[in-house]
Amino acid sequence: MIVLEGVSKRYRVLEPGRGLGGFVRSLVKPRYREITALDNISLTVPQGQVVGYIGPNGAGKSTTIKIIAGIVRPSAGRVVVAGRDPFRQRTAHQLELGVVMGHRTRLFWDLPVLESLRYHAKVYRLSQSGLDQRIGAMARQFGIEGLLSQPVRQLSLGQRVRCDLALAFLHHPRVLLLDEPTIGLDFDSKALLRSAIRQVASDLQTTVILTSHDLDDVEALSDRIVLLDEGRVLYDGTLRQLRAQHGVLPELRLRLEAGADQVRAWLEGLGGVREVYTHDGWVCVAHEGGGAPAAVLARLLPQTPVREMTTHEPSIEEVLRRVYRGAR
Ligand SMILES: Nc1ncnc2c1ncn2[C@@H]1O[C@H](COP(=O)(O)OP(=O)(O)OP(=O)(O)O)[C@@H](O)[C@H]1O
Repeated sequence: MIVLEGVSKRYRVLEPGRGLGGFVRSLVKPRYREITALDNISLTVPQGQVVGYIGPNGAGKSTTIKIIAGIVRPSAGRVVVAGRDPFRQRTAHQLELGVVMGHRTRLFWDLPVLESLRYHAKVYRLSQSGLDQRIGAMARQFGIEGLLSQPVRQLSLGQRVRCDLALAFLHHPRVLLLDEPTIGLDFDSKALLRSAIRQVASDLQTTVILTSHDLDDVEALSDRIVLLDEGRVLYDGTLRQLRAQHGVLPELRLRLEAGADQVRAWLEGLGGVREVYTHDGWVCVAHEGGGAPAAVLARLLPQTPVREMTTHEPSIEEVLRRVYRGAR
């Protein structure tokens, strides 16, 4: 479990003087400016939940991650991760933490993957008995059994990231910080990796904080999303609720024999239907999900043949664009 209560972080940065004179003055009499990276953030993440932590550049994501990791001390507020203060009890905290950064590796470049896993096991004080089975189980989960004897420098990016994940999960961390885990991977590798992460996190009941600019990662992995903007929480909840709140609803799109005007009035009266409009010859029925599409079809089919039908789920990008536009 992760608890952040009223957490703020302010950085003090040196104000550079203008020109050579300003530079010299700033050495003699330095002037500082304060940057508020986090402004009164409160979050409670239960054990085993996967949270997509997203926001534009500079929103405060990395600062939060560093605070949870115990690397940075907050300027105000209370932080408890798996029952500990991550900054004050850093050593014990690190033993229960896993970190994966898609663009960096914790594996030894010139050594076989297995050596890195064994070294990691020592650092994390894992018992030697049963270690081979534990490594075998992780290797199976991430499909790296055939790579264990290869030097890391010979691996492709996708293979390397799978090995990094196996390493991060090896000590069964209670909290895993995942930063852009699928960056640079192709479509199939991303899909494989996401499903492996989900499976292992769920088996081990690992709490995962995922920061990613790849919104497909966020959608595929997260139980909950937290949107951050200028150091504040803009939204905290499920993607489904967010879609509904911002009026970006799934649509049923139909080409009908009858004209749209004939059907619009009674479609609009159906439960779960929020809006009916026509676009490019399609009758578009925005609905709240659930049984609404079935109800629409049951109502339509006896009245008029449906020539073509499709569904449109608004992408997470569409939803977020609206949210951030609304906040500014
Ligand atoms: N060590 C630091 N010293 C001074 N300012 C900092 C420091 N670290 C972060 N900041 C500032 O705090 C704010 C939040 O930065 P942070 O790195 O947490 O954002 P982010 O959401 O992770 O951004 P990105 O998506 O670009 O990585 C920014 O204005 C940044 O310039």
